Formats: sequence, C-alpha cells, structure tokens
Amino acid sequence: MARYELVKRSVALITLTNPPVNSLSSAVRHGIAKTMDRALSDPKVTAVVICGENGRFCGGADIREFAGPMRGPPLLPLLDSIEAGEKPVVAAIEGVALGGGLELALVCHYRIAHSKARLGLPEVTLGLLPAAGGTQRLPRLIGIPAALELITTGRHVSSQEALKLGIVDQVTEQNVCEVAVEFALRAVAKPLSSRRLSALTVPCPPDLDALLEAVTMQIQKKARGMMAPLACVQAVRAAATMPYSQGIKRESELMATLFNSGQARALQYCFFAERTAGKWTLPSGAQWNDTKPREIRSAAVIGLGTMGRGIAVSLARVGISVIAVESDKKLMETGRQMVIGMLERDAKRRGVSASLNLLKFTLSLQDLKDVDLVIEAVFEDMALKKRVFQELSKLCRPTTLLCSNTSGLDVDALAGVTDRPQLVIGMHFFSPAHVMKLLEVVCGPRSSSETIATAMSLGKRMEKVSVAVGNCPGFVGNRMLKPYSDQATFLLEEGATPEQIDKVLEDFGFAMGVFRMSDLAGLDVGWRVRKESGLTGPDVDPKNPPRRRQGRKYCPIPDMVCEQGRFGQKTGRGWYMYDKPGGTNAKPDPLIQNLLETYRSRYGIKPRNITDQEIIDRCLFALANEGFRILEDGIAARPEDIDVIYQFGYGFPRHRGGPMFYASMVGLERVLERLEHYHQAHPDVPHLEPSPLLKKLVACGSPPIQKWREHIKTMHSHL
Ligand SMILES: CCCCCCC/C=C/C(=O)SCCNC(=O)CCNC(=O)[C@H](O)C(C)(C)COP(=O)(O)OP(=O)(O)OC[C@H]1O[C@@H](n2cnc3c(N)ncnc32)[C@H](O)[C@@H]1OP(=O)(O)O
Repeated sequence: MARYELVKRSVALITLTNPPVNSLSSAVRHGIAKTMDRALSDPKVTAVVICGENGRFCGGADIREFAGPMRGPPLLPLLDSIEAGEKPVVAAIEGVALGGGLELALVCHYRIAHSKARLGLPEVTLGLLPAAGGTQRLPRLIGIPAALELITTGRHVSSQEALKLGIVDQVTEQNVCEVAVEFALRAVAKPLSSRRLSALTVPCPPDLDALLEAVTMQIQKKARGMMAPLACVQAVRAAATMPYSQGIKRESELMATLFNSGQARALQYCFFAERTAGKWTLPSGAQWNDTKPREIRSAAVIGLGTMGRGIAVSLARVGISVIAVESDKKLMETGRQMVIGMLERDAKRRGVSASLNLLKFTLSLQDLKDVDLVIEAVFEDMALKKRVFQELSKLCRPTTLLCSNTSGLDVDALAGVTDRPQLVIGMHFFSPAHVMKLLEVVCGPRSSSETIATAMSLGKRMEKVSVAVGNCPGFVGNRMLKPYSDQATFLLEEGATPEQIDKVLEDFGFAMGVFRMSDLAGLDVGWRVRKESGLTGPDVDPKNPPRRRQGRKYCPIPDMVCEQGRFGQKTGRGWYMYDKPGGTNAKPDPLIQNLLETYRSRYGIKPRNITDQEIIDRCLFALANEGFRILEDGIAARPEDIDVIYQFGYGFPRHRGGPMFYASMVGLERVLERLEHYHQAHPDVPHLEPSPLLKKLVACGSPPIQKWREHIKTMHSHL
C-alpha cells in the first residue's frame, strides 16, 4: 500500500498505492510507517519524497473505515513523526491532496504541487474536522483568517491559490515527482526547524474575537444546526490561543464529540449515497457500467420558460450546441435575452468566456431535424406535450433521443405517440435548472438501456446529481411531496399556523418550510392540478361531504387561498404577504390568520395546541412512509436514491441524511408506532397507514439502511 524506491541514489520515493484515491486506509498508514522507518534509518537516504499512484496524491482518510473499529497505526502520531524526522521530506502533490491527504502534506517539510492539483480540508462536509493536526498546522502556515475560511467551509483550492496562500512552495506543469526529487536533493543539509509547522507561532490577528464571532454568526445563518463548522471554529481558536501540544488535544476532544454524532454519520452516508445514485441497474441486467452512453454534441430545448432557459444554459455551458425553440417571436426574443444574460453571468462567475456561439434561437421545429437529443420543456399539459412528441417523431432523424422535462406526467404515454418509444425518457430538472443540482432521469418501461445511460451521462456532464427513477405520477420527489404537504395543511385545520410549521421545519434544517417553499414555487400550479383531477372547482359533486374527496380526507384551505388570487411570491401574497409581487421577504399575514379562524369555526374545529414534535413526526414520517411505498413499487431502487433526491431537490438538511436515513436514525419501530397512532386518529388519511415494507423491516429487527434492499421483494421494478 506504500511502494518504496531509491532514486538518484539518495532519495527515498514513497508512493501511496491505494486506488482510486490513495485514501489513508489502515494498510496505507502501515505502509507509510514502514517505508518512512526504512528511509530514515538507511544512511544512503538523504531525503524523502512522498507521492501518490495514478496521478492522485491522496484523498484523505478512508471514510469507509470510520464505520468500524479503529485498526492500524493512528494517523496523528504517524504524521507527527514524519514532521519530526531529521531528513527533509517533500510532498509531490498531483490530482488531489484532501483532508488527511493535505494533513500528510503539511507535515512534509516542503510541498510541490502540479498546476492542475486541488487541495483542501473538506472534513467539515463529512461532519468532522481535520483532526490529524490540520486545524493546528494550517493556521500556523497561512494565518488564522485564511485557515478559518478553508477549514469551516471545506472549500478546495487550486494549486495557484494554494501557492498564493502559502500552502505550497512551488507549482509545476512538469512531472511533479521528478521536480520534487530535484527539490529534495537541494534541500538536503538545509535546516528543518523553520519547516516544522507545529513549532511555528501562529500569526494572530489583533481582532481575533471579533473575527471568530463574525464567522460563527455566518455559520449559524448558512449552516443552521450543523455542529462541525462550529467545532472547527473552536479548534482554530485553540490554534490561536494555545501552544501546539494543547491545541492538538483540543482538536482531538472536539473530533471525538463530532465523530460519534448522528450528523457525522448522516453526512458520510450522503457522501456515499451521492456516488451510489449514479449506479443504476435494470431488471434486464443492464447496468451503469456495462452500457455505453451515446455522445451528445447537439441538443434542442423546446419552450423558453423558466425551465427551458435554465436547461439551455446548463447545456451550452458544458459545450453542447443548443437550438432553443419558442412558439412566438416575442417570447423567443425575451427568452434569447434571458438565456444570454444568464450564460454571461454564469461565465463571469466561473472566470471563463460565455459560449454564446453555441446558441441558436428559432420559431421552427423543422430546425431540429439533425440534433442528437431534444428536451421538451413546454407547459405541464399532457395534450400539448403529446402534440409536441408526435411532431418531433415525424421531424427528427430516427436516432434522436426525445426527452421530456415533465415534473410528474406519464413518460410512457409520451413514448407511445412516437415512432421510437425506446428513445423516449424523462429528464426532470428542478427550478432554476442552471442552479439546482438534481436531475431525476425517469425511465419508462420502454426506455432502452442506452437511452438511460445517455441521459444519466448527459446529467453528469451538466454537473447534475442524476438519479434514475421509475415512471409513476410525480416520480419520486413530487410523489412524496404530497403526503408531506397534506400533513402540513391538516395541521393548519387543527390549530397550527403556516409560520409555526415553517419555523419548526426550518429549525429542523430544511432550507425552507413547506409554506414558504409553496409560495416560491407558485400556488396556482397545484390548484390547477387539483381542478383537473376533480378535487376542487365547479366539477366537484355538491353532494360530496365537506372536507372529503374521493373517499378520503381533503383540506380545501389551499384552494381558498388561491381563490383570493394569492398565488405566492409572484403575486405578492400567498401563505405569507410580501412587500411587492416578486418580493421574497415573507411576513405573516393577518388575513391568513383570519381565514384559518373562520374556516375552523365554520367546521366546528376547536383549535388545539400543536407541539413541534407532532409537526416533525407527522410531516416527516408521512414523507418517509411514501418513500417506503416507492421502494416497494420499484420506482426507486434504493433508499439512498430517495435521500439524494430530497437533499438536492427539496432542501432536506444534509446533516440529517434524507427522509429515509432520518427514519432509520429515529428508529423504524418508533416511525411505525407513530404512524399507527396518527392513522388511528385519522383513518381517512391513507398516507398515514404504515407501508407493508416498513412493517416488514420492523418485523425483521429494523436492519441498517444499507441492508433494506435485501428485504425489498419488488414484483416488477420500474427501473
Ligand atoms: C478518530 C479518527 C481520527 C482520524 C483523523 C482523520 C482526519 C482526516 C479525515 C479525513 O481525511 S476525512 C476524508 C477527507 N477527504 C475527502 O472528503 C475527499 C473525499 N473524496 C472526494 O472528494 C472525491 O472522491 C475526490 C477525491 C475529489 C475524487 O473525485 P472523483 O469524482 O474523481 O471520484 P469519486 O467518484 O468521488 O470517488 C471515486 C471512488 O473513491 C471513493 N472515495 C473517494 N474518496 C474516498 C475516501 N476518502 N475514503 C474512501 N473512499 C473514497 C468514492 O466513494 C468512489 O468509490 P465508489 O463509491 O464509487 O465505490
């Protein structure tokens, strides 16, 4: 796991060999200890270079090992001994030096980086802190403010920025190992004391307390409820105020608290869940690593509304030429200006030039004859979408992939009106599509494995986190949203207010509570869907008992809000009031309070005091319960896929892992008991009835989430 060679007759070259990222597994730590001993004790060796195999220095500690008992040599004393050695050690950094990987580089006496390398201490994103001396050495090297920023955010820096900050001594475009060996030879016989970071004093800013206070406040605002960034601040404070020997003890204490926290487990689960999500498998046996995606050079986007614009930008900025189609000249011109503006701002932010030459705008579908792939992003109306797909089927060459950005309509029904159902697939982007990372790739029963592979690979190229899901109303994300938001509106009937429910959900860690999120998305969309499904509006049978539809409980409050023209932020009024149409500053509205009171008295509902716990349990357990049904139905292949969708598409707090991980952490027995309790109280709410899979998992002793798949016996997978 660490190869030893003698080069130039006097330099020991130690190469970490643990693909794919040379993480510091127990075997690698053992290898480093052994090879360093050999280098330090061999009189022929005058200097040491440490590098990583396959163009990657080191991706840090082996995160998989965190779940089990600690084995092998502990990292911290190993690193301290490298720094203390009497022969110069040079880190040759290629690819990445992250987390423990950068901490390893920091104990080397010199650091040479390749120009394309990235460096950082991302432990905070895993719910941890750089506990192999990183919080004590980095501030000594680059000062408190810069170290604090890097450690609390986990941001990666380029080698050029690392050079400016003083993290590395040299950046090269040549072979970094060869450069490091030459560097090491020149370093022999130079004094090492000033190169041992632990021995340096910290350059402490005069306004330390004010700085730490400002960063703490920023964290409380941005990373609400997260422990790790706050612990990082405390560790850096220790670096500033204590000698190294005490600071390092403080670092270990803080790490011990984080290491065993639910937050660290959740964030590490998220790390792997995100990587697992791309690994789809079909019942036919075809899967992500044996199906070749098609290369997409040109694409078309139909419809230049909010979604279409964001999709066009996401395509063009990764080098795909885009033909954008609108139905009328004025809309096309507005769309053109918006897309160009978005692309220019995006390019400026990334420090690259905007690829405007890749864009073409047209009013004619005829122009799409030769594109590799089309993404339809017209109004969410099945009849309209079918017309578009029929037309595309006639116009486009037979090999063109036809994709729909529908957020919940039947993808197979669209495939059915074309001459190529195997090339039809859903690509459900989230708004704004050039910002949001999530892409649900909706596989119809007839979508071919090549089509799925192409959509997934295109998503990755567009820098999205892509999750393959099956075809059912609402797919995964929007299907689960209904039971969640239904519980919130039932709670309004019973005595809660929108602001109370939102505060509880936001304190839990959601980016936005359910009502603020609905105001942002627009309340009219759901209202139209409810009218079309006969749940509200003139088509409802007047003999229907109040607050019941289609044999189950129904809350008409959202319809009443819409009837008043309150469609959310865009109209300046919704569940909240805003300063102006399009305003974002939500204030509680006495008119909503009034509406709720009138409603309750009309139906003789005595408002009761609702606890925060009840709000969390009812909203989140109803959400997870639908997730269990989705797993049973084969619409999602794994709980990880659902959790990734909720983190990246619906603002579920990452440090809680996602709805399914949260349910597993709370304990499936408790989730089942609470659902049974609430279902008994509300037998006309089917979403509260515990799913068979949940019952089965509890009966099997509540296995850990990674084992749930073994208990899912899906009749037919929809993937
Ligand atoms: C009480 C204990 C005290 C111990 C003190 C410990 C102090 C140090 C802590 C740490 O170092 S924590 C780890 C910090 N490092 C990171 O967070 C880096 C994580 N990795 C990445 O960001 C990326 O993987 C990458 C290195 C930038 C490479 O990205 P790329 O897109 O090229 O590949 P991926 O698909 O992400 O990864 C490939 C493959 O490798 C697995 N993997 C990556 N990093 C690690 C790791 N550090 N440990 C274990 N496994 C890792 C990743 O999961 C992929 O495998 P599969 O999941 O696809 O099988």
